[in-house]
Amino acid sequence: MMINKRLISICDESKKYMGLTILCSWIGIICNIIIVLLIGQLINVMVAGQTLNLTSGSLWTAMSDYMLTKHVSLTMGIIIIVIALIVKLVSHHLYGTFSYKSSANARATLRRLVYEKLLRLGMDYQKSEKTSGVVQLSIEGVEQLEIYFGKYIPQFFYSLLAPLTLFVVISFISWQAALVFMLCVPLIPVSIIAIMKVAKRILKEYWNNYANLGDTFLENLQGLTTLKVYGQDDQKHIEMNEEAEAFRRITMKVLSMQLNSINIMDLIAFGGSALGTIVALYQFKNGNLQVGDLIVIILLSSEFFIPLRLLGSYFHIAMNGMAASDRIFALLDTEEEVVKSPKVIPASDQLNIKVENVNFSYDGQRQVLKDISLDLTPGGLTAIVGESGSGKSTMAALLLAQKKVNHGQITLNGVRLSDIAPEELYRHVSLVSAHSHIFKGTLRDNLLMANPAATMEEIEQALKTARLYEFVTSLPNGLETEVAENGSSLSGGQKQRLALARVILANRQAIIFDEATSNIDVESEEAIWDAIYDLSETKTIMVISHRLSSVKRAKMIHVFKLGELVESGTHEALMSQDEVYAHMVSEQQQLESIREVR
Ligand SMILES: Nc1ncnc2c1ncn2[C@@H]1O[C@H](COP(=O)(O)OP(=O)(O)OP(=O)(O)O)[C@@H](O)[C@H]1O
Repeated sequence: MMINKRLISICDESKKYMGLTILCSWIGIICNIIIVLLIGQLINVMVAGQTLNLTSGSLWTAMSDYMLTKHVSLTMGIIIIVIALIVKLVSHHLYGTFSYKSSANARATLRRLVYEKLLRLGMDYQKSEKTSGVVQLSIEGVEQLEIYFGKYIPQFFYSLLAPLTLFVVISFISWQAALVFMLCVPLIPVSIIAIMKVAKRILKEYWNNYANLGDTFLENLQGLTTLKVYGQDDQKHIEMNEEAEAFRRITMKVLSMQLNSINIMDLIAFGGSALGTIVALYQFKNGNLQVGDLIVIILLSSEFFIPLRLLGSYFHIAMNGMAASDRIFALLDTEEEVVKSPKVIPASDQLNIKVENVNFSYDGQRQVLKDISLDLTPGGLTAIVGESGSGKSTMAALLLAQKKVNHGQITLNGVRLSDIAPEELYRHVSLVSAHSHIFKGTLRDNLLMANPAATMEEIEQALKTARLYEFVTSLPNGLETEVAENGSSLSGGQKQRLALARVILANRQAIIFDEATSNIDVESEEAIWDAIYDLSETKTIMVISHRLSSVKRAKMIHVFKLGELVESGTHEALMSQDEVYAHMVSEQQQLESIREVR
């Protein structure tokens, strides 16, 4: 029950610490038993009439002569009690240490596994989880499992071990009372299982409500400006209040379920303890039990039930842990697309990319790309243009192996893309998109991530090519200037030029620019286009752009329409053809002249 073998076997290191945690708890109860037995025996001998003989000498000798059992004197008894108390204290302290180590180990192992899996999956992780889900899983989910490893599992085994140990000890005093205790113990797990059945349903509802509330909150927060602009914030406020109220209700339900379950377990624990004590009292009344033994049974009776009772109060943690582990395993089990016998791209000054009769569909039904064939070579720019939704970004995704072609093939210097491992591909091909990520850190950090060994000259050259050199040198801290998360302290144009400088430093043979100049200032846009044309002299460059005027100088323009490659040629050739491209150009010119008049 609530023990996931796979989970435990994954966190192998934790096993050792869990074992030690259980051992510490068990040593603690052994110490308790020893102390209680000695006190019980002292009461027995006192009731039997043994007194301290202080007349013959010192208190120490009197105590040493006062025999609790055949071999144990009062002095020895006190020393044993003190030692037992110290051992108990030490084991309690060690319990905390081992419990922490076990959970810290589990946390580190699980986070590492999730992280490594995400790296191997690359873009494919979205098959099994949304980005927010992955974040939630690797932080909250793993934390749930931390408690599962550090507290629940050790408690689970300890709550089996403790009643067995006590049963053995008490059966030497009164097997009847021991038997009654032992028979009552399983009632707690039985009640836990019964409660769990109800709890599962309530907890599922609780997590759904929790996730929905979180999603709504995040969405409304991110879209707050839009909501304000359209005057929808009040309506959303009301909707969120309703969701929050639903969440409050289900939370109260969970809390009352937990309280009720604790009450039921208390009833069983105290009831069982009382029942065993009644049996012992009855034996005492009949003269079959000494008063000291009766006290031993009364004092130890609660210990019988406390571990299981505590386990019961951990069960909701275990349930959350189980739910989290299911999701972690779903992620870990996601199939990876491994390249079986990876090939390397033959070294050459040029990288020639060939796209041959490529078809692609996201859902297996609607063809997004149909029979596309094109060549990408250095010595000038290759551009892909087309209406929105015509499949341009999908083409880029296929070239970067983020998606697999359904039919046809893509080759790099003659090697099929499907035979190239991702690391090998990214050593040759890079991407600059409209949303290039700039990380928190210094400008230098962001640049060096592309090439940690880059020299100062190379960095300066890259900045100059990206038309960013003047800006960086004008900053008081230059390259050491701190950038906020996602480059939010930079303008859109500066961010894109930084991304461009980074890709130049990376010095890949091919670069794909996917709308790299959209939504940025004219100055940055021109600077980036100049840099792209410069790069295209020696590198294989493909650009996707809405701005047709920017691709005029391209050596080859491919025009996409509804997933098909409908025209190819230079700007002049396509203009004289006077078809799709020429119409797009004139439409764009009209739009731009209207904007200018306004
Ligand atoms: N992840 C996806 N799942 C399903 N369909 C998708 C997905 N991404 C894109 N599509 C669909 O594929 C088609 C081509 O999209 P794509 O993004 O390649 O077009 P695009 O030419 O780059 O458009 P835009 O210029 O607006 O960026 C569109 O019809 C789009 O709805």
